Amino acid sequence: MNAAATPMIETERLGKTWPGATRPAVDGVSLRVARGTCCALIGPSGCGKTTLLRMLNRLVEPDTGAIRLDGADALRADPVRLRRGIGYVIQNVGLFPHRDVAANIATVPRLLGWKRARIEARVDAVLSLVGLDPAEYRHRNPRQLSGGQAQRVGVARALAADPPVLLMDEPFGAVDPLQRARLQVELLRLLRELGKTVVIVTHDVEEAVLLGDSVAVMRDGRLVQHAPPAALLAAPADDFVAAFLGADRLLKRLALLPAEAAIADPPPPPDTLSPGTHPPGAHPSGALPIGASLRDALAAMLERDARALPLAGGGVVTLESLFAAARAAPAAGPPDGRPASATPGMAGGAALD
Ligand SMILES: Nc1ncnc2c1ncn2[C@@H]1O[C@H](COP(=O)(O)OP(=O)(O)OP(=O)(O)O)[C@@H](O)[C@H]1O
Repeated sequence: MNAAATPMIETERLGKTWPGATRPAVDGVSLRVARGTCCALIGPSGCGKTTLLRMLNRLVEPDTGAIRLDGADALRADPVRLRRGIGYVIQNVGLFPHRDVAANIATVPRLLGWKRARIEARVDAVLSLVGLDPAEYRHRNPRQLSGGQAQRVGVARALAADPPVLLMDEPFGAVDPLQRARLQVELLRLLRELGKTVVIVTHDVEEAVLLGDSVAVMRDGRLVQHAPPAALLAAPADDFVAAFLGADRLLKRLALLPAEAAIADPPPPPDTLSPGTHPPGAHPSGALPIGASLRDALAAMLERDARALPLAGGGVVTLESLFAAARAAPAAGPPDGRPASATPGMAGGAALD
């Protein structure tokens, strides 16, 4: 198996039963996360998401099974050294309150024995990466940060030693919805740029399908489905997964598919194209702009009371073609959720279909 094909993270029948518990918190989970991709772990409260995540950096020791990171046996590694090579971001950040932002971010580089100048340059670089001006924030105390800023510092700290793997446990759980949406979009951009391999625990299906190249659904300690988001939303493995994804799962899926995925063939007759009134910012011809999703197309149809819409890039989407694309069964993807396209899991999930 060549290096590119080796999953960055791989668990094999991983299990953990907490002392005194009657059943395992994690029960025989085999999960593969491809290099440079993001796997979102979802499932009901208590299903074992955090326990599984914390076994990956050995904050929790498994009872059974194997963990391989970049092909190497993680259970034979020294756990402290292992953790220095894995970024970890948790809800409520866990910043050291008595250290300023710079000292918090410098934690792992210091432990790794980096020289002072290298650490200072790195602190500034990662602060800039997460959108905080180093001059303004470097010497702030964690108490002088908003929830969203503190969360950004938490991400900067996790990135400080440039680890290839990042584990995130509900990183935006304590942030207000507006900040949360901004942080999600920024994080998505950052992760793509840096090519990190990420496992993110969330209870929010929308967040999982936005951030994940693949989504792993857990129930009672077991992994019940692991698939690219558009595939998961189109074809949940069973009634439990379908119920967990929500009755609006096909609507959620529309946001992942580019409008081009539903070009009507043959195109409808021109007289069915009713340009209607154009919402502010719409393409002057009334066509849907390039990069729009099928959800945007549906919104524009509702807004304009139209059953068909031209696309700026050519072609026409009709209500019928949109419905068909929303329900179309995706081609079976590889089990590790590796996206088929060269651009891993860009928000336009068509690349995954
Ligand atoms: N340190 C611990 N000691 C004993 N039991 C634990 C411990 N941590 C978790 N558990 C138990 O293991 C099971 C799985 O918990 P875990 O936190 O992994 O679930 P989760 O899916 O992350 O839940 P949530 O979404 O509520 O955070 C639960 O029954 C929980 O009570």
